Amino acid sequence: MEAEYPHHQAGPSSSSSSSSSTTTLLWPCATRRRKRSEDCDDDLSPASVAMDPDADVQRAADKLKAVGEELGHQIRVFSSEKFALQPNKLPSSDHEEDDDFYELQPADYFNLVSNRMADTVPPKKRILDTSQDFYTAGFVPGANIHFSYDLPEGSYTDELKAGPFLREEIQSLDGLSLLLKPASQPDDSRMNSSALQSSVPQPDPVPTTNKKPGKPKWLKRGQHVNAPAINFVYRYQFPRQVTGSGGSGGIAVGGTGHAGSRSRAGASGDLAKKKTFPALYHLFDQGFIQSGEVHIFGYARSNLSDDGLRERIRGYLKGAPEEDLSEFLQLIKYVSGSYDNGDGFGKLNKAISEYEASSKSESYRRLFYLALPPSVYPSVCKMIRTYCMNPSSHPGWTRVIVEKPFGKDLDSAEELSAQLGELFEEHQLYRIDHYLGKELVQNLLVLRFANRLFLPLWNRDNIDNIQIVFREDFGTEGRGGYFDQYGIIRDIIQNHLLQVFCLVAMEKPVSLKPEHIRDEKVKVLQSVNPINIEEVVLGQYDGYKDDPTVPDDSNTPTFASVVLRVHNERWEGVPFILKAGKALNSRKAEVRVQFKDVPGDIFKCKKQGRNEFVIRLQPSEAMYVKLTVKKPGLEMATEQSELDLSYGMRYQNVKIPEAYERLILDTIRGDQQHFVRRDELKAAWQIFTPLLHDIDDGKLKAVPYQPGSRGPKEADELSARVGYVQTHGYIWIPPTLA
Ligand SMILES: NC(=O)C1=CN([C@@H]2O[C@H](COP(=O)(O)OP(=O)(O)OC[C@H]3O[C@@H](n4cnc5c(N)ncnc54)[C@H](OP(=O)(O)O)[C@@H]3O)[C@@H](O)[C@H]2O)C=CC1
Ligand SMILES: O=C1O[C@H](COP(=O)(O)O)[C@@H](O)[C@H](O)[C@H]1O
Repeated sequence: MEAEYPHHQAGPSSSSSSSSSTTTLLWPCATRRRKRSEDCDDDLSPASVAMDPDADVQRAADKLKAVGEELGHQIRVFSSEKFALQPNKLPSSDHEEDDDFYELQPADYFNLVSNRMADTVPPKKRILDTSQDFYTAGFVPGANIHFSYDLPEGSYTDELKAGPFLREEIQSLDGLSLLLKPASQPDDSRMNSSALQSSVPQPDPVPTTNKKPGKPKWLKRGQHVNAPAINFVYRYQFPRQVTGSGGSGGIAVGGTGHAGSRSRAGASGDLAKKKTFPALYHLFDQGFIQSGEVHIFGYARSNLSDDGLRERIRGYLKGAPEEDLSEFLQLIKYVSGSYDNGDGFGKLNKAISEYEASSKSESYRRLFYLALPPSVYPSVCKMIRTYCMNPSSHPGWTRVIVEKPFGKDLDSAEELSAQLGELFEEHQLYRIDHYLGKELVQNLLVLRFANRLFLPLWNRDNIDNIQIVFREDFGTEGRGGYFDQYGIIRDIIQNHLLQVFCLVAMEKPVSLKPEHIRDEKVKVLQSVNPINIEEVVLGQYDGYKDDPTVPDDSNTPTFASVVLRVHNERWEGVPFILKAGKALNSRKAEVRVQFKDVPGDIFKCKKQGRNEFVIRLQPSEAMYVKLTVKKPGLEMATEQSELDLSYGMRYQNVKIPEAYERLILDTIRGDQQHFVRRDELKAAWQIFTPLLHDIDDGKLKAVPYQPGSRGPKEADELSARVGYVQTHGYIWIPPTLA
């Protein structure tokens, strides 16, 4: 969008809780953007700036100096000064700023001087891709969004005056409404306000959804540069409803987050309290879940009051503003009952129905999240089907999220699928794998198929081996009883790592439709050869069996390295090493694509290591390419360095959402792309079931390893045997600003 509409910028959005500040931001074309906030004691409002810009610049400089000293590094703001000399000139779209300083953006500056956390003030956004809708562009429903763009003087045709300008697909968003007429005065002191007043087209005060936008013909690449400009600002309200309009949603979460009387301290309701409720809170906080539109019901056997559950959840939302938190907690009710008889589910249905009736909504949407042990899925699903479905008298839907593990092997998974399949259609079932909600996992398809760079390289001709690695630096910690029945292959490899494998190895889908993507995943899974047990290493950390819930003779692996081989034209001969372990020396998950050696290597770079493309899924999300470069200096020597895209550096101020947040939102929107389809699940179990049965039968033994180590040395030996060359003397250090 920048190239085509270079000054078209969207201002920050505000959630419901901060709607009082919605009149404050005006971001015109120039780099001089100002923000006034009710809770900021430094008045940086356009008005005050306009009155004495020099004093303001000085004041800002003083502030920056102080902040720079506090942070311990130099900070430079690319201020409007160089443009202020040429009042009506704008930076060209291909303008490149030098990057040897951290560019402190006005939003950062505001955060710093107002002592607010970076993520409490949403960053400004420049929409680069106008085919995106607001959700994709990352805006918050309910937000007021300020658009600004510049018109060259003398170009105010009738067509332009017929604004407001907004792309048709954006205007067609349900409920999008124009709030205000354009800014009555410019927020940039360089502008002549009377000229602006007279030339601003008056927008239609009614919602603009049916209006054809006038597309300014002069807005072509390059034409804007150096054009005298007048700034136009429109404010729109982004619709709050998450799906459709006029509906109400109920989200029922199984599991209480209750440690109570259970003997496995810390294990009970683990997922609900640590992930599900916090994810719901974050969705609420960002405006995706609204009071009056969504209600949340906790359901489990434990005897709890509404307040009892709320207090428990509160403990996992430390740091949330009290006002927001109280409002969120009031959305939650608790219903107690068993998982296999109708009394409890009848009560749950009554509670949901009462809420729906009181909301007077046109459509009812019921989402059930089974944060429960898989053993109770069939009975719970049956109860939901019998007692809790969305009444047919109302439009809407019923959807069910089921957690992994989906079965223990091929047969049990198929049995579970058949049981659930009798109760729900595939489109109602959301088999969640939270790795599919991680930012860098979601990036894999974009990376592979939107970059010409990778297309010719991504195959057996260039790639020697690929590792997909998960490491945790803690053990099973109170989940030993659960874990011992499953082991690391069922807990991590068969689902999380295999999903990542699919995205790395699959062919290009026909389109981004969920079914097209999932079709390709199934195909690549079906192309995996049977696992060769010579290419498997299992480990168990010393001390694992000290957990009283773990049998003394357990052979359950807490570590495994498994080589997958794909029998197709692209990957024949390339080993995919899937490795996962608990109680290791670090916590990280990554994909490591190692390229082949350079043929006819005149620099002898082989000694220093191969090219590797590493996608760090977590923590410190990043992508980096290990390269051999000339060592700077007089000598012709080479060394390993890297091209590094570290998200913390590149996307400062962008809060990466939690996987569960995204996936719950996807479910509400009905998008199954990041969920596991039944045939995908079957193909995944087909790969691992023979190996799992061998382990269960004791034919393969787990070798002991020290907690805090890299895992069994046999795993490194296996990697080396299948072709991985470890780079010695090189370590990637996530960059920091300091
Ligand atoms: N915890 C995690 O990090 C992750 C968990 N998962 C999956 O999410 C689901 C829930 O996990 P988690 O929260 O750890 O599970 P828990 O063992 O903590 O159980 C959740 C709730 O289920 C009820 N419950 C526990 N045991 C039984 C039982 N034997 N029979 C009937 N009800 C029982 C308890 O509520 P009450 O007694 O009040 O009825 C408990 O609060 C599981 O499928 C798990 O595999 C997936 C990814 C990560
Ligand atoms: O599904 C699971 O995932 C977690 C690890 O999740 P992450 O998002 O922190 O990487 C793991 O600890 C747990 O054993 C497993 O069940």
